[in-house]
Amino acid sequence: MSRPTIHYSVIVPAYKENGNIRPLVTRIYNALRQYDSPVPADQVEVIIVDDNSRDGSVENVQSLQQEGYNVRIIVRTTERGLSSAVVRGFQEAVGDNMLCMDADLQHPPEYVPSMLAAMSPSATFVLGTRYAKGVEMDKDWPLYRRVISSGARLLALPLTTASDPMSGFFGVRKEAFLKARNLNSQGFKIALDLLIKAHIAPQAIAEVPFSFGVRAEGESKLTGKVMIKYLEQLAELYWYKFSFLIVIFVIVAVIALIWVAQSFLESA
Ligand SMILES: Nc1nc2c(ncn2[C@@H]2O[C@H](COP(=O)(O)OP(=O)(O)O[C@H]3O[C@H](CO)[C@@H](O)[C@H](O)[C@@H]3O)[C@@H](O)[C@H]2O)c(=O)[nH]1
Repeated sequence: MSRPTIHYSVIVPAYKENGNIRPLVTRIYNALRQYDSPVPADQVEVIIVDDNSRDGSVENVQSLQQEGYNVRIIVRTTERGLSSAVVRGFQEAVGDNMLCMDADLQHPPEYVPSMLAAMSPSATFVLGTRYAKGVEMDKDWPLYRRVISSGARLLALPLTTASDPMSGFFGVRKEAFLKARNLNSQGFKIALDLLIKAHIAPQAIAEVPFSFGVRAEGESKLTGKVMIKYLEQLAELYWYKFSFLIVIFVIVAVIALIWVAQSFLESA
């Protein structure tokens, strides 16, 4: 019998996530095997992109493979970082519908079937959003993380119509991904970068509300350095999107300054 074609790829960036890998993979496939799953489990692959964690993740994935799960692990030894790990996963994906999610179970694996099914030739980007009406954040999510998340979201508002461009739970169709040039491989905000550089139109974004949980095992890698990288990325994206307006604004401001200075000198 021929093997079913893989149409869907789930990419999981992972650094020191061994404790989360087994529950993540088994819960994804359990959800896909439910009778009402809109996506058949045998058309889905899971790709873990690990940055040489050396914590038993490789052996863990091998034992899941022996149990019949379609999961593989890419171990990077010369690169580090969430965004570049996601891009690597997208490049290696077999499926045309590619989903990205965290390893730590904050993105509930039970949403994977509907997130995958939401992508189509007309909806080329699917966004798991925490900012939809009626969605509640997990009450254990710390206040400082809520403040950071809301602040970061506010700063990105002029760039996109997406309600949660900071989300790490998103999917993109391969043809849209391939349109993006010069993706930022630094930092955490790959979804925002893709939305802008792949020129995703507002009507091509399908939003799926979900409730953001708390990390199951291990620690967050979101540091002050990552936040500074985000500000750098924002500056780059503002320039990318609004360079024409920024140049016009600077020219008008300089002309206005010269005019004010001249009027001042004449009246002096
Ligand atoms: N390969 C690799 N994976 C990484 C790296 N850094 C983080 N990851 C993986 O990327 C996922 C998210 O990292 P966390 O450290 O758990 O991030 P977070 O603080 O929970 O932030 C999440 O929520 C934010 C929204 O508040 C999201 O913006 C962010 O993208 C992420 O999803 C996890 O699976 C983690 O192992 C890295 O350098 N390399």
